Amino acid sequence: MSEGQENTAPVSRLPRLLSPQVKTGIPVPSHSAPLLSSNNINKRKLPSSPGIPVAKRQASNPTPTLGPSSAAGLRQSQRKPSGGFVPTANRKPSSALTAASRPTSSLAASQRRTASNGSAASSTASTTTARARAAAAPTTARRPPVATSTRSAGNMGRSLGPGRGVSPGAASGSGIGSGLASVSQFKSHDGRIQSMEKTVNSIQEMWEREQARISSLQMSQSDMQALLANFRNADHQSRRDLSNVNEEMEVMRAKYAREIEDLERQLSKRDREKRDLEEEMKDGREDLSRERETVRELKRTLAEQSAHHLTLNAQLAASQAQQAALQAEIQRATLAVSSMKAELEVGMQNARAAEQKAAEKVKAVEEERDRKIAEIEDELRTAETIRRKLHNQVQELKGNIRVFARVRPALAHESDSPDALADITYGDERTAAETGQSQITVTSRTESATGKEREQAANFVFDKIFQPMAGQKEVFEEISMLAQSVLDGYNVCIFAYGQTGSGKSWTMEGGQNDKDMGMIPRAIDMIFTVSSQLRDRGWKYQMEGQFLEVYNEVINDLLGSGQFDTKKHEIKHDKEGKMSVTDVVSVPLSNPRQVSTLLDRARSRRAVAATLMNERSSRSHSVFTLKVRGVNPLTEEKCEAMLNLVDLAGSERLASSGAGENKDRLKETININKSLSALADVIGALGTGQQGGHVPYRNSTLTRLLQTSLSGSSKTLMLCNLSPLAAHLGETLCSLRFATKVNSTVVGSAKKQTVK
Ligand SMILES: Nc1ncnc2c1ncn2[C@@H]1O[C@H](COP(=O)(O)OP(=O)(O)OP(=O)(O)O)[C@@H](O)[C@H]1O
Repeated sequence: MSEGQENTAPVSRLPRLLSPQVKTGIPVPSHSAPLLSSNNINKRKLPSSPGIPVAKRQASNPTPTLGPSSAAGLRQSQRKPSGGFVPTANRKPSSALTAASRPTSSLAASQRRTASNGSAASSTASTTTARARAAAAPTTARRPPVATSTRSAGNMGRSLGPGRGVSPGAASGSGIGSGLASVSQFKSHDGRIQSMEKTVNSIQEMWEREQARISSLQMSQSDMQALLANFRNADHQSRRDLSNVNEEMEVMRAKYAREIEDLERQLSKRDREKRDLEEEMKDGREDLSRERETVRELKRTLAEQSAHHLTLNAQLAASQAQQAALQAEIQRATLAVSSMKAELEVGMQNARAAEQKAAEKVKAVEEERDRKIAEIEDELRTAETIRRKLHNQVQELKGNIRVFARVRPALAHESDSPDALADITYGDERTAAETGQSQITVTSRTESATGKEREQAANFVFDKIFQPMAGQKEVFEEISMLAQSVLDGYNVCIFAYGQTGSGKSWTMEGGQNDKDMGMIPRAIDMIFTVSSQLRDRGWKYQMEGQFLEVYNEVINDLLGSGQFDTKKHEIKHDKEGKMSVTDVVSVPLSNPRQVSTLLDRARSRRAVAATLMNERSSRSHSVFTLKVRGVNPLTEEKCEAMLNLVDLAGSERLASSGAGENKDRLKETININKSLSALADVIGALGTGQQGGHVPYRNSTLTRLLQTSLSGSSKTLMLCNLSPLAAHLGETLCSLRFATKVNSTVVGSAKKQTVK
């Protein structure tokens, strides 16, 4: 078998080497078979000799009947056998016995090394020894007793120990004695011989046992040597196997290292996956907790709903019980109702009869009421007509041109010095209320040529004089009846006259808040209010407004959208004598709020014009016209009238106008004066009272524009605005004189403007 083959199967080869088929001539004891069984070899344990423990025991524990002296005697008798009682066969192996005694000691050492493994073999060795003893025993028993010589007996006796041999003193005494003594001595020797024989026999047995043991040990030694060789081979093979195993282990280690790396990589990958999974699990847990929260919420809601459901069920049950009770009640009530119905039917018949009577009565009462209402309405209409007539008569009595004077308060920056204010006094108010005439006195002081101060007081009487503290409301109360006349169908013209800064614009337009509202917005407010009241009496009104400016004798539309002074507006009169201005914007008015929008628009256009042509608001006349058209289907009355609210240009004289060399200013002032003197001429002509006489309306644009309102059929009010300042005293006196002239004019009676 080659070495390579041995390497491939090192372990499986061991039992074959020790198997019985490879005997090398060394007898293998039958009891060695169990020791060298393949199982023991495979476990790679050192095989133990079965004979060694027995031999050790026998070597260390010789037969107790033999002491050292008997052993010596035995060796002596073996060298010189006597008497022939020792079998030849037993003598032959003496040398072998000596030789066998040597390995016994060497074996004892090996047996001590393998003593631990000899326990199993000892039983087998005991069996072998017993078998040898059994074989020797019949031989001894069959041998007849042999007489031994005295010498041999003596040798024997010497060879025996002192305890077991015959005392030498006693033997010498018996040879010399008598026959009896000899007989007894003989017997004694015979006994001793027998004893010796027994001893020899036992020694022989022992020897045989020793022989068997030696042969057994020899066989064991051979076995051991073979085993040793086998072990060496096995060891060699094991070393080769070990190196192969080491190589395999290296390969395995490398392989496992790679696998470990792979596993570590997989592990890190798994770690990442694990982390991802943990993240997902965390998210999932959060989702789950949210879901759980939702579920808890739903459960809570469900519980609440269940409780609510239970409550509702309880309420339902209660309601059902109540319903049942009510149904019973209804049944009872139905019965009661049916009986009541019968009663009611009777009652109804009675009631119908009574109702019929009552209806007849009501009808009679209603007819009576309608008749009375009609009578009252007739009376009311008559009264209204009378009121209008009376109102008109009052206006006529007051004069169709009436004049009010108004002194504005001194402004904050004007009243610093007491000398700044003019000396203006007013008549008694109570007397004024009684007489309907108010007086104003303006005292002027002038120096005479001699240097004397001359005081001159000028008294003026007008329909009404408003002192500086009079507010807008108080002024309007006096003119509201005039404004109302518009709805009655009378043309009305209210114009503010006075020098620049005397308060004309303030009086006509006023301030922004309600308290300071001027005559224009107040008049319109009132007209709308009264028109809505007259609606109950059948009157329906339509109103529209226009706002014009006369500057340097040219008409501008303050509500227009084009540029100022570019459009030419002409005053035209139709066949019926109605006046109109061409190409001007006339805004339909349905509520008073529209008027403030309209005034704002006019103001802004004037402001734009002012930036283009310097301050001109005081250098132009502004005319707001409200056209009112009314119809009363009940009375079949119709009316159409105009309210003109005029803010005249500053009336100051040329000298005090500050025009100087300024040609534009000069032209403005000339035009203003021209228009104002034309106005005075018109009023003067109207005041002559000449029916059909010439009235110079055409002398100025202003008088042509106001022609309708200034005619005898109109009601006219002039508000003469006055400055309280001493510096303006001259202009104040001029304005008062002009106002007095107008006030003294009697312009016929106003005519109601009816429409066919
Ligand atoms: N009754 C009044 N109460 C308080 N302030 C007034 C009154 N009348 C006029 N004023 C103030 O006096 C100043 C001049 O008034 P306003 O502009 O009305 O004069 P005007 O005659 O219209 O001047 P112009 O001809 O330049 O337009 C304004 O600041 C105005 O607010």
